[in-house]
Amino acid sequence: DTLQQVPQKPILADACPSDSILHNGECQPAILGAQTMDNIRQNTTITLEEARASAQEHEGFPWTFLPECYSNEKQTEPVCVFSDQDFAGGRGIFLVTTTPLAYEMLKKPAFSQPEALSRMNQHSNPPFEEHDFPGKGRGIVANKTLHRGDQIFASTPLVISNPLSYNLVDSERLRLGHRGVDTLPPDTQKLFWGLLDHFKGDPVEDRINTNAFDITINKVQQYAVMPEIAMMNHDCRPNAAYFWDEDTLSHYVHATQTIYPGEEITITYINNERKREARMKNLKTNWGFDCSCSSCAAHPIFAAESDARIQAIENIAEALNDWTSSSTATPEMAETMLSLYAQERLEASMGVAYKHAAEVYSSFGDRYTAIKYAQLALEMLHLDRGFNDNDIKFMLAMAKDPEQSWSWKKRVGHKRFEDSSCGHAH
Ligand SMILES: C[S@@+](CC[C@H](N)C(=O)[O-])C[C@H]1O[C@@H](n2cnc3c(N)ncnc32)[C@H](O)[C@@H]1O
Repeated sequence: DTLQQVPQKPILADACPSDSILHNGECQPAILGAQTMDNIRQNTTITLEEARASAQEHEGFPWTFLPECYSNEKQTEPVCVFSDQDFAGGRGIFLVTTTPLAYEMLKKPAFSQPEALSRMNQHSNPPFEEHDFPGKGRGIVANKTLHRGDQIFASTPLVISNPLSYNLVDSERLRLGHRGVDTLPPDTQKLFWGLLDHFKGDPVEDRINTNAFDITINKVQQYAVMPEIAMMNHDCRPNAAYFWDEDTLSHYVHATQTIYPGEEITITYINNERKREARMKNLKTNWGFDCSCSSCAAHPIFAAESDARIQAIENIAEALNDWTSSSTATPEMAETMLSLYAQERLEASMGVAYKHAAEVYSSFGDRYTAIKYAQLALEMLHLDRGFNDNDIKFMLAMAKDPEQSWSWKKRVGHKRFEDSSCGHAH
């Protein structure tokens, strides 16, 4: 209730003339009529129904409601809540962001070609069921065998929020969040309110903080909440991986290994090629929970063995990344690295190890082993990084023709050491 009494600050004031809107840093013809723009300028907080009516008055206006915005000395570019109830076949979405970025998002196929989302949000016959796990809350469990590469979800976010909103005063930022949730279609609001509120603060912001994933749109980091992936718990040795696709504004989750019925399907919230203490600290600091996954909970002796393998992976990576003439890198090192990844149950992150292997074999002129590992890298990097990753493009080229790769025969003639352990001399 108190939130609704917060007066709205002037927005877009002096930014552009009344018949235009700030877009891409420039004043462009307003899709809004001058009268509506005046309403915003005059500091009026209008009801949702008024905001809907105002939006409908303007043919072709892309949002279901007239956006509500706030700015201040610290955040001169207004941050607004933009909502589209028709997004993704009626699931709806709201964006808490600046006008230029919101209009950049509108240009993406997700908004401009609704058929681009025909494969998304199809959850009628899921390969999993929800289950309660003591100490972790809800999670999802496979109800059929999933194979590496099988899709588990492809979901659109309910909200995409720009970190710039933290420049607003708390009451205004929170008001935008609440307004956004109120603009979602009723069934989607239920999905939002069903999310976990781990920190017990403001109910909207808390649900966003507990469940949001970092994503990037036009190189700008944002937070996005997908209610399906939000049911997945963290595991330092997960059996599934996710990626964000900017074109469809969608989050994909795939199995990265065979998952049998009854097994929990997990993802990682962090970089897992770190030692246990660092992983646990990251989860506590950034996600606010004490990790109880099997590798966090392992006996100290086993945890120390695991940490030693992580250290060995790090040492080998350093040696393989050395492209100088004094490099000690050998294909055997890459084989040991692959074995360490498998032993650590880091299948979900194995793409990077396969890439190392492809490169080192290429550097010694071994065409077919380079191709073999480039193909393996491609599959795993796709599942973990999505469609547009640079390493993927590089591995595609390598799989086609290693001889054209920059690494081809780079190390031919280098001394090949017998010792294939993590033997990088410091
Ligand atoms: C995105 S939600 C995951 C679904 C959540 N369990 C639920 O009931 O809605 C993230 C929250 O789940 C819990 N969680 C996830 N993975 C965990 C783990 N490995 N150990 C302990 N708690 C975990 C934490 O409370 C965390 O804040």
